[in-house]
Amino acid sequence: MTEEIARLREEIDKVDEQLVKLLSYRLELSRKIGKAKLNSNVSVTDENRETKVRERWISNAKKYNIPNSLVESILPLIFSYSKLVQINPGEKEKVVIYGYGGMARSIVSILSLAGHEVSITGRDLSKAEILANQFKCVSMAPLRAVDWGDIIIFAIPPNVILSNSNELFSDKLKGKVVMDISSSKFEIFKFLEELSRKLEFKYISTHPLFGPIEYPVGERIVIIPSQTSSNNDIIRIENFWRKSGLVPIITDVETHEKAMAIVQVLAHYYLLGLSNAIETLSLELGVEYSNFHTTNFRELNKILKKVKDLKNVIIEIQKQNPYSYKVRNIGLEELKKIKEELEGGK
Ligand SMILES: O=C(O)C(=O)C[C@]1(C(=O)O)C=C[C@@H](O)C=C1
Repeated sequence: MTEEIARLREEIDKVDEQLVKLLSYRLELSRKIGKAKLNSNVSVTDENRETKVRERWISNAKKYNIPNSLVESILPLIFSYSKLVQINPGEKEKVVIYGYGGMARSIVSILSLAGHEVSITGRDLSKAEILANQFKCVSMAPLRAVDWGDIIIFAIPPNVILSNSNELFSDKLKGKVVMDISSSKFEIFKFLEELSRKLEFKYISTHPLFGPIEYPVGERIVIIPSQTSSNNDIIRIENFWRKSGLVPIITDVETHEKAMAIVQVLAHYYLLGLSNAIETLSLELGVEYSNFHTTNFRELNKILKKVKDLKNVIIEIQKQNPYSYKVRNIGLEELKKIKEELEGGK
């Protein structure tokens, strides 16, 4: 490395620190605006103000020769975090997260930032404790946690819920709100609804429409009411997620499964096929293509990598969704039609 590069990198390090410091200061100002808004009953989002801020950024970008696309990618993120620090959940809930995997982590990050009291539990308490320490919350043994919390979220795979239900669910859940986060509701919904009748807990099914990301601000979460959750429970939980920075979508099991047939089952089926076809074709043609990635292919590759990493979950969704068979048939038919169209019936 030349001396010049080393010196310029030092400069960059200083600039980066200034950027972070300024971001922190901006968030601090936003937090203060949030408090003032709360006192005067003004809502957090002010679209007129956001438009003005955006215009100012764009004109500054022009002045300092920065592409608009940079503003378009940074500013929405700044707004989301700015609004997140203004979030005052009003009623702070006592939430128990059962599980310490990627999705548990994602949910814990946003709930603790929004100011809820969060306790993490699970079979392996040392893992629960590691996650708790990362987000300044606590860990508790399962029975104690369930006793303590008002909202219990099972962030574990549906097959684990189904095969360990005796251990996981007890009459200590009576009167509490219980949520699962499974992607496929076909089997688990009926099972937990039945159990909630027996053990008298309020079951509300959810499906976060995002992967295991930290601080999923502004992402969507599906809410599916059951026969054991009242209108008031649903309003409470809708507010709980909204005020924690997510966008709730209320629906029923049937609609959810149909929508997931398109956005998950069909999309994953093609992506898995594409991933395999790329490897097969690369062997067949004897070409190493990694130096030839186009911009689109690079983006696609990121998605294919995620699909490969989550292959177990994806296969589980294919197995569980009641429309999978139909989806795959239509998927294949459409590929055939395109082939015929391209080859003119040859
Ligand atoms: O100006 C405000 O009212 C703010 O809350 C700050 C801010 C911002 O980050 O610039 C955030 C949210 C609003 O929608 C508009 C602007």
